[in-house]
Amino acid sequence: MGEAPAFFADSFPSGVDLKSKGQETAICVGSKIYVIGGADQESTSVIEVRIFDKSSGEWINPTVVGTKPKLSNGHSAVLLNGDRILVIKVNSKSDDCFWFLEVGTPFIKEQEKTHGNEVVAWSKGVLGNVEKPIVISGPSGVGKGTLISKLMKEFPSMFGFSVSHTTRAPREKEQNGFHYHFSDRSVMERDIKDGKFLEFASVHGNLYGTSVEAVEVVADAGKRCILDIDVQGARSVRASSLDAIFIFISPPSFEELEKRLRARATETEEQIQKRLRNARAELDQGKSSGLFDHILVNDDLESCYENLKNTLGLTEGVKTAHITYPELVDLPVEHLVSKIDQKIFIKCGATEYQKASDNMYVLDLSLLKGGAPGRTRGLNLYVTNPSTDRVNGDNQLS
Ligand SMILES: Nc1ncnc2c1ncn2[C@@H]1O[C@H](COP(=O)(O)OP(=O)(O)OP(=O)(O)O)[C@@H](O)[C@H]1O
Ligand SMILES: Nc1nc2c(ncn2[C@@H]2O[C@H](COP(=O)(O)O)[C@@H](O)[C@H]2O)c(=O)[nH]1
Repeated sequence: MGEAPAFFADSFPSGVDLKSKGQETAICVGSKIYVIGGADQESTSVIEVRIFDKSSGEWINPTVVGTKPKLSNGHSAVLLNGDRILVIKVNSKSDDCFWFLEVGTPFIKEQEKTHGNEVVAWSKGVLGNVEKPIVISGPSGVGKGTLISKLMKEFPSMFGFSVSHTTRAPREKEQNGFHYHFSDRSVMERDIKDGKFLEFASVHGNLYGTSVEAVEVVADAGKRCILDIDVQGARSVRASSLDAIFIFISPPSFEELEKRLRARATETEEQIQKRLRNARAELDQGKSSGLFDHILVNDDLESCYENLKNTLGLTEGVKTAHITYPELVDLPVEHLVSKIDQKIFIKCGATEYQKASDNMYVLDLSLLKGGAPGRTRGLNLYVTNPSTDRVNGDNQLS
């Protein structure tokens, strides 16, 4: 569906037949045609992707990374920047309506090197100007967890914690799924190989990692994600598509760090020694690598917490700054999609339901952030009526 760039009849190679009524769309990117929605098995319940290579005249089954969107009654597809395709599902909830199929982003190029095969990656679009995720690092015992707990307690609807996986044993009061996902090393290693992790590292002799899902769950809840990870993990996240803010927490002195670690009484003497050895390296890297946007000294807890809030722009009275979006994007199968600059105009057509109004959805992509292997954030959606509303000068549909 949609007037936006499927390919033209005269460039449509023989043998590429699409299912009608928006069930399948085709988008031409260079010498490749991405057919979205079709599947070999008729019984499939997710949107599949296949690629027709115009130069060889052959079909390619790409490696598909990320959660695939569930099939709907139809969809439109629009090419953005030549490297990702926006897929708009008809009659869907707004948290399931907009999907991005990445076909040539840096993430895809990196994945293709690993897989040695054509790769495409799905990334779900999340409405709202959710602020950048926050990565908090610092040596063991410095007080990262304490500061994060205070933040989550004061701003429960604003922040969500990325629950990491670890192979270390749970401490007495730790709950599986809340503090960590406690995992077998073999399972975690397999999942890392399968691309399920945004980052991972060997820390103090155990494996720790942030799964893509851990971050997605928070984004889906419309919350700002907080990651408590070590410096190696922070470096990996910096290199990923997760556009985050990086904060390093430093102790007032090494002696105070040791005192806190011992007072916490959660580690054996041997483990404490290991954590303290690693702390020296982490402190060097944290302070000098330029990796971190902010370095906060956790001397007095309350002062450090105030500094953290200031760093995050949390002044008095900022508790919930949520814009609400329509729960359902009731897009009929017959609709028209156009792209002008960074805006996508979705005209609903003249179905029985739409006759009374001439409403149009406008999806503003100018603040787009993130992408595969996580969510694509920063989508703004609003409804307008071109016959009664003035639609911002240049962006008027002709
Ligand atoms: N500013 C502070 N002054 C004194 N004690 C503190 C301060 N901040 C945190 N603590 C205490 O220090 C101990 C370690 O804090 P916490 O567990 O939050 O550290 P962490 O950085 O999350 O450690 P890890 O990386 O091992 O998870 C806790 O007992 C906590 O109560
Ligand atoms: N690279 C990652 N580091 C992580 C992750 N989750 C936690 N951590 C770091 O591990 C140490 C030790 O934590 P502890 O709970 O055993 O005391 C600490 O520095 C955490 O920041 C992760 O997913 N990735």
